[in-house]
Amino acid sequence: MLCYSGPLSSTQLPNSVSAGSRLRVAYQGVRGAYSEAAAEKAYPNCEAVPCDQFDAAFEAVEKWIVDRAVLPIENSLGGSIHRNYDLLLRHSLHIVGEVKLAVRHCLLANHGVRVEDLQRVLSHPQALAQCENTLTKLGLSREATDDTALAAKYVAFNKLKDTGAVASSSAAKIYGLNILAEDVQDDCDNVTRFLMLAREPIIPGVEKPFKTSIVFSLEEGPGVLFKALAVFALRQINLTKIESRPLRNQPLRASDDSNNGSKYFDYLFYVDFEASMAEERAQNALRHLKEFATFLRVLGSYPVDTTML
Ligand SMILES: O=C(O)C(=O)Cc1ccccc1
Repeated sequence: MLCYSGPLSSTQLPNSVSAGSRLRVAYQGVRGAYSEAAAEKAYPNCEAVPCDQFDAAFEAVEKWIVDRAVLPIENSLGGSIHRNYDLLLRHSLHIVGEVKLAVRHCLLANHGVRVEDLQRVLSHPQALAQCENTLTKLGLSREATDDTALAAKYVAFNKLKDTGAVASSSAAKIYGLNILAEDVQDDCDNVTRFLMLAREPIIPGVEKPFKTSIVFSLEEGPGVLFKALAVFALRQINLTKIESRPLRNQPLRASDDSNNGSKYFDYLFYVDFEASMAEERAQNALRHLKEFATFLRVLGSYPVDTTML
């Protein structure tokens, strides 16, 4: 059995893994991070493997160190986690599922520390943004950490008296912190959607609701995005998400009309739609889209998370 003294980093990944009966699932963060809870919800009884960065979680799957990765992709308050959209494209893993997690932030501090003693608070930027109103009311300055549980760990290990952390109640338990306040997020409907990633795709079915995630790019021109979205509308396929990201390697392209002289940004469009790739209407929609898309990749076709939060 391999033992890790800390989270995996992309430069220190071991090359082999011993066989174990439990599924090994990489997540970004340290113990007590929401991503760990998401990994355990996605794969009950798994061995959740902490990674220091998102890249390391992708690489851990690619190098067979773990079996799956579970990564946050969007949040009901903060929106998309753009870094993970970019990584989905740069790596060749497949989306094999999604899991939604209700996120309930707590304000944590060392025992004996009162709210009035706090000057600043540490947490993941998304968590800080989700607690904006509460933290402003308390007059606390904010500092970002790689994940919420790392903030809790740092406050505990350094026995800080003037610094709190925004993290989960399980992080409080793990690092021996006191919960000063519960549910400090500005909106009680705080849900994060995580993707389950694997080296191989799953075979799409029709026996339960499926969703498909794709990424594509288009020629520049009037109405092209309208035309792209019409391939779904024409077949009564509902879209649940659309996200655009600039194409990094060739961000600017001159207009074909040289008199005009304008330059355009090229974009990638990430779309989630409510259909399985086993359905003919989904296959037809993508065949239609391919006729004019300059690039198209299916990231995965997977069961919708319909569990109650
Ligand atoms: O920092 C964590 O604990 C994470 O897993 C990322 C995150 C941050 C804020 C809300 C949901 C997930």
